[in-house]
Amino acid sequence: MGSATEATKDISENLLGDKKVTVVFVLGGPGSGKGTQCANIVEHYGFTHLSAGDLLRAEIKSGSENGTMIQNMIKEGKIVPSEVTIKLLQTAILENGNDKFLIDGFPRNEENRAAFERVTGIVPEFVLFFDCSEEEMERRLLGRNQGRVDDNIETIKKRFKVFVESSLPVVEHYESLGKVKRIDAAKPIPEVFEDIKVIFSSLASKVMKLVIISS
Ligand SMILES: Nc1ncnc2c1ncn2[C@@H]1O[C@H](COP(=O)(O)OP(=O)(O)O)[C@@H](O)[C@H]1O
Ligand SMILES: Nc1ccn([C@@H]2O[C@H](COP(=O)(O)OP(=O)(O)O)[C@@H](O)[C@H]2O)c(=O)n1
Ligand SMILES: [Mg+2]
Repeated sequence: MGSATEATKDISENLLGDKKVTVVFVLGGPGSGKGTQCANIVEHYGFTHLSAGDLLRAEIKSGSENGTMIQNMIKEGKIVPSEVTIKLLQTAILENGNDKFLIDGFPRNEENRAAFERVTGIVPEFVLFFDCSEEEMERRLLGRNQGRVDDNIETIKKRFKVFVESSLPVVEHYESLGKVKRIDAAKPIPEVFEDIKVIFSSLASKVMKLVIISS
């Protein structure tokens, strides 16, 4: 086991080996614009975008043994067991040469959050939270047109319920740690990105590496 330095003393043993990463969690309701703005952040600030939903959809397509279970959960707007999603995120982080990641749509409940911290030892630099009304999110989801099985009004209502009951408490947890940067996501796309730029530009000027202790 490596020795903890001043900068790493609160990072526990983890399954990432000695890879050092900076992680920003991107959270917000379905349709709040997370994926759209992550693409902008990648382009301007050199992060790699990992969307938990995209990873789960790719897992379905790959013909994995978990595919049917994941598909059913997404169709119902339910949250897939943490071990499945964390494994996908962990593999994506390890396979990527970058050390800066936007993790979009994760953690979506308390179990996601606690298990990820326990398994990877990663503590987010901050949480970018997209604040948007359900009315606006519903409008966007119904117009998204990506052929998703969950962008129908019945599943959307279930996803909103899960968001309020399971995902908002995660945001509140990070709020209590002073880690949430809240964005008014109801504005037009370029204006939302202007607000995001202020946050990432100040981040870029800080030393912000997380050092992971290897065993
Ligand atoms: N600020 C915005 N104003 C209007 N439409 C938006 C905005 N941001 C994203 N959209 C559109 O809304 C839909 C959902 O956006 P997306 O980025 O997929 O959200 P999320 O990943 O949070 O579900 C997409 O069709 C996208 O083009
Ligand atoms: N951490 C996560 C993220 C997504 N998911 C599943 O994937 C679905 C789509 O997630 P997404 O992040 O692509 O959805 P949007 O918020 O981008 O619309 C969710 O409704 C869940 O069913 C999950 O189970 N666990
Ligand atoms: Mg998305």
